[in-house]
Amino acid sequence: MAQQSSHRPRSVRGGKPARRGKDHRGTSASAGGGRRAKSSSAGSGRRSAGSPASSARQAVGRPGGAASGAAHPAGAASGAGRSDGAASNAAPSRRKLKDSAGPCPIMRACGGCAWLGIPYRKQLVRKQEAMENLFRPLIERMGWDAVIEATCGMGSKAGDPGKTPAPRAFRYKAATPFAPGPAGAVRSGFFARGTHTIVPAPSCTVEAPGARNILNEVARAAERLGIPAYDEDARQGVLRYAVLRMGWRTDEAMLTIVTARREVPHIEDLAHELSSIDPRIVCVAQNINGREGNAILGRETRVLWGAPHMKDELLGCTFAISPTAFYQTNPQQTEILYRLAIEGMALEAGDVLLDAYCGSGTIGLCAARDAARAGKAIKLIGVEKNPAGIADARLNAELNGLGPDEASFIATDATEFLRDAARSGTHVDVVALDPPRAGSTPAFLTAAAELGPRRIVYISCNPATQVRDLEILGHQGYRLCRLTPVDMFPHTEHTETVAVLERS
Ligand SMILES: C[S@@+](CC[C@H](N)C(=O)[O-])C[C@H]1O[C@@H](n2cnc3c(N)ncnc32)[C@H](O)[C@@H]1O
Repeated sequence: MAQQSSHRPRSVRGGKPARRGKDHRGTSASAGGGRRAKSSSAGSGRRSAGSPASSARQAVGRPGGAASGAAHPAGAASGAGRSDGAASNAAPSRRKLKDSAGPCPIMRACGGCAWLGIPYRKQLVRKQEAMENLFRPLIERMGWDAVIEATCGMGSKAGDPGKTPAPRAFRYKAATPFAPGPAGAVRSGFFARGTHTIVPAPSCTVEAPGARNILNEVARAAERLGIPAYDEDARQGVLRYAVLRMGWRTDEAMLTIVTARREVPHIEDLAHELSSIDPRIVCVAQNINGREGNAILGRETRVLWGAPHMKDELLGCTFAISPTAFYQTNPQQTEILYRLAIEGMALEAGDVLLDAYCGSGTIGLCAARDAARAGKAIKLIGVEKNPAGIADARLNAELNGLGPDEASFIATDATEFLRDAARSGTHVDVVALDPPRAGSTPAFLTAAAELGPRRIVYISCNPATQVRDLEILGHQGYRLCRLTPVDMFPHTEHTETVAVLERS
């Protein structure tokens, strides 16, 4: 079992989770840093956008997430309070939506942290029970001798005795929707659940320190320049969302504004103003999304100011992240998740590791670097359908000292790649997969088993689809040895899992 990460985020994000007020990815459990000089490098690259997500909950936790009517962190585009003092701002709904007490003043209206009022120790126990209820029947049906480990929470595990401080400030990706107010005002905040009504949020206790303020400042800059917010109901206006990603072990941040059309008045001035909000910002990008619906990101992205990506670090590796590539939201827990996956791979010198649904290449590259450090160099193949993720993954291999013979990345559909690999008899020792919430496909799983890897490590953000996929692998000659839940999204019902399977 992996230990809780001993690394601590730098400066303001360190040690005990910060005492501030209150994200996503997974499944339903029930089924400041320091200041630095701004980068002066310019970039103007284009990137393809992330894919739409099915719900607002995916918006922030998953790339290309959705927003509308969403709850926040776990949920949607989050946002901020109004930027000016107009009295009519959200006036009718605000009073109704406001919570009067509790760990977060907008907890009920926002709805992103539905479990915020439950002691963290109890949250972990609930998640553990949900995972037992979900996986135990399959384990018994298949006759597997598998262990369900204790859920790895932030700072403690399910069942640990004593008090467990409630996690705060763990979310390093945040977003806001915008909506028009009176007299050119631009509102920001979270969409109240199921509506396009903005709940103003001056701060958010689960987000990285300073994140919410940066998002609120985007609204202020738009007001100063007279750039109108987008009205989701009337389908008019320009500025729809802003998405912020902050580095955990770096003092870098990346701000992406999402606009309903490409042409935006005063866009250069806006980019300049946004780059000045916080010295950590190294990239300001524009994504264009004119489509109806609650997907935050559209297909076209261009860098307006700064570098084409920001950097962060995980498990001693450096990662470049571009505006629409997938990168995990809760970095502290990501290290635990990845460590568990790497342990489950049990790599040997010379192994071929296939990292499917690899995003920016992070899991495979951490594993390859880890193996190389232990004197067991491996060969890594990564597969991901988002070309922006693959471009990042190739750069990330270079950044971490892995040449093209040691790590190669292919931008394609994972199922197609696996089918071709099985047909051509590609040699693979270990398969790692980390699919989106819908899980993998029967064709992928069958082809993976045909490749005959010694181990399969399945990382899931939706155990309900994972349990279905594990049964398919079970019928293809693999047995589950160990399943470890990881709490990536405290205060929500979501749980991630790492399943380790061996060839029977
Ligand atoms: C949960 S993310 C995991 C990313 C990466 N493993 C990580 O930890 O950062 C799932 C990834 O699968 C990618 N994806 C979704 N459907 C895919 C498909 N059919 N083929 C390949 N990649 C896909 C998404 O673009 C996303 O990057």
